[in-house]
Amino acid sequence: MRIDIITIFPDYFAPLELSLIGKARAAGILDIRLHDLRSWTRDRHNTVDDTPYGGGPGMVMKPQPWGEALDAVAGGAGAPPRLVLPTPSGTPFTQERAKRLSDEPWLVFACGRYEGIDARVVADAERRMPVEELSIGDYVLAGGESATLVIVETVSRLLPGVLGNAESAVQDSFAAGAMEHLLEGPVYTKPAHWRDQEVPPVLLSGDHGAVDRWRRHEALRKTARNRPELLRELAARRLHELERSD
Ligand SMILES: O=C(OCc1ccccc1)c1cn[nH]c1
Repeated sequence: MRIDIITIFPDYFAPLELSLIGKARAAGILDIRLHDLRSWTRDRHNTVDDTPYGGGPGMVMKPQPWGEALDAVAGGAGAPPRLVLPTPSGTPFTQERAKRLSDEPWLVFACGRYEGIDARVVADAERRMPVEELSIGDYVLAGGESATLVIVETVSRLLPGVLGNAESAVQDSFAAGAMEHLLEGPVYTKPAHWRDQEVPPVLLSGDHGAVDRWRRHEALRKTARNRPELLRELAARRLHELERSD
């Protein structure tokens, strides 16, 4: 997968040199390229923002640098990339959407700042590539860089060869299967006895059926406590399946 990131803070993405993603880049699984938006400014001060039409607080990112940056980065011949634009006003980013993005051959991330990017940039981009405005949560960051790191990490770990079999992506909370859409319960490793706490004996019993039942019970307890709305959705899905099979 090729990933291009356009930002006024390229140094923000130094962490993508590290660990799993750094190794995947070295192995050629991931081709991540950083671009400084200011390379496409025309004035002496490399200005990327200006006051909002219609008044109001803050600044808006100017269309011209973005338009030319996207022409340069995403304008080549051949199939266009999918443009991902992290923003509080985007559609929710979920594990499901990460899986779909992990099937894309080429993603371009536009890191917005201030009050956002002039809306004509997205409208202009939509004429030649699919555009996805994504929110990683209901809060406001100073810019799209942190959100881009989150999305890139979530998507990259789903690519074949990025995770060693040690960090298997199979047991993710939101993965499909019997524990689908439930939160992960508690996990334990050696030593069996630590600071007067024991590991739950069932986990040492070797009875895999009992272990699976215990894990499902703990996952349900955790979900009921931290995300009760997920249980409602799960019940509705199960009810729908039962009615369909009647
Ligand atoms: O703050 C975010 O993105 C940065 C951003 C982009 C455009 C204008 C303001 C801020 C964000 C929050 N959840 N998901 C994304």
